[in-house]
Amino acid sequence: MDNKSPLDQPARKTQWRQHLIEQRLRLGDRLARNEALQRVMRVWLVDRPDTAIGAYWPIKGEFDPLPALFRWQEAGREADALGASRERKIGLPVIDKASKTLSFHRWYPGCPMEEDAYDIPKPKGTERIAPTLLFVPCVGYGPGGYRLGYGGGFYDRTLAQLQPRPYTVGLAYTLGFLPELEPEPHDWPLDAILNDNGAVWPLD
Ligand SMILES: Nc1nc2c(c(=O)[nH]1)N(C=O)[C@@H](CNc1ccc(C(=O)N[C@@H](CCC(=O)O)C(=O)O)cc1)CN2
Ligand SMILES: Nc1ncnc2c1ncn2[C@@H]1O[C@H](COP(=O)(O)OP(=O)(O)OP(=O)(O)O)[C@@H](O)[C@H]1O
Repeated sequence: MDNKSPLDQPARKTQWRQHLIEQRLRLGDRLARNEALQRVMRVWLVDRPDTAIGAYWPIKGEFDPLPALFRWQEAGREADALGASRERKIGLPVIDKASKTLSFHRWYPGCPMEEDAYDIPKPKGTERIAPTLLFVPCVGYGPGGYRLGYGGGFYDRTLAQLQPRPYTVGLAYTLGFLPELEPEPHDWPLDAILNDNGAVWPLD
């Protein structure tokens, strides 16, 4: 038998997850990479028309998208003073246990929080919002805009149901690139992927 006996895709995903989360937690130059990705996000957002954006509260060494989003929200307030755009809202995921999908609820700095079933802080008692753009945390990402998450399938299930479908943007560190990641039938490709080097999907 071939001693490189191929693991099936779900088994490889489990190995990649474990390896990438460990590497991410040990990331030596996190501060510099964080700053680079915050900048990439802010520049990328300038051309977007959205007024409601969904993001996430970082866990397990994930990149923190909230400082850049808070600045995006404040920049909207300045435009408002000049009589321009509408209020900008940021939402964080709340798990619906029965359907195993996510809804997005309003968050602002200092917002009252409580822990969800995975001990991730979620907004407590704030309004539900309908994001037109979702920043999606990636453990890894592959060719074609495919994403590796923690294996709960929450984003895939949520995106299969949301009408209209929001624009999805993966956020990852460069180290998360998996050239051999192959989509499974339930996987949705992301519309864009940003990492600490810039916008890396779609290819131009
Ligand atoms: N920051 C953040 N918030 C998020 C997500 C995310 O990926 N990142 N989610 C995106 O979906 C949802 C939560 N999904 C999660 C799914 C699994 C695990 C987790 O820790 N799983 C176990 C393994 C469970 C198993 O294999 O059965 C683990 O990794 O130890 C955590 C969050 C909503 N909030
Ligand atoms: N649209 C869907 N309907 C029903 N089940 C789904 C759907 N999408 C995904 N799943 C289930 O979720 C499981 C986990 O999927 P996958 O390994 O792609 O998770 P992930 O995208 O890495 O995790 P997460 O989104 O939680 O970060 C799959 O085995 C699949 O059975």
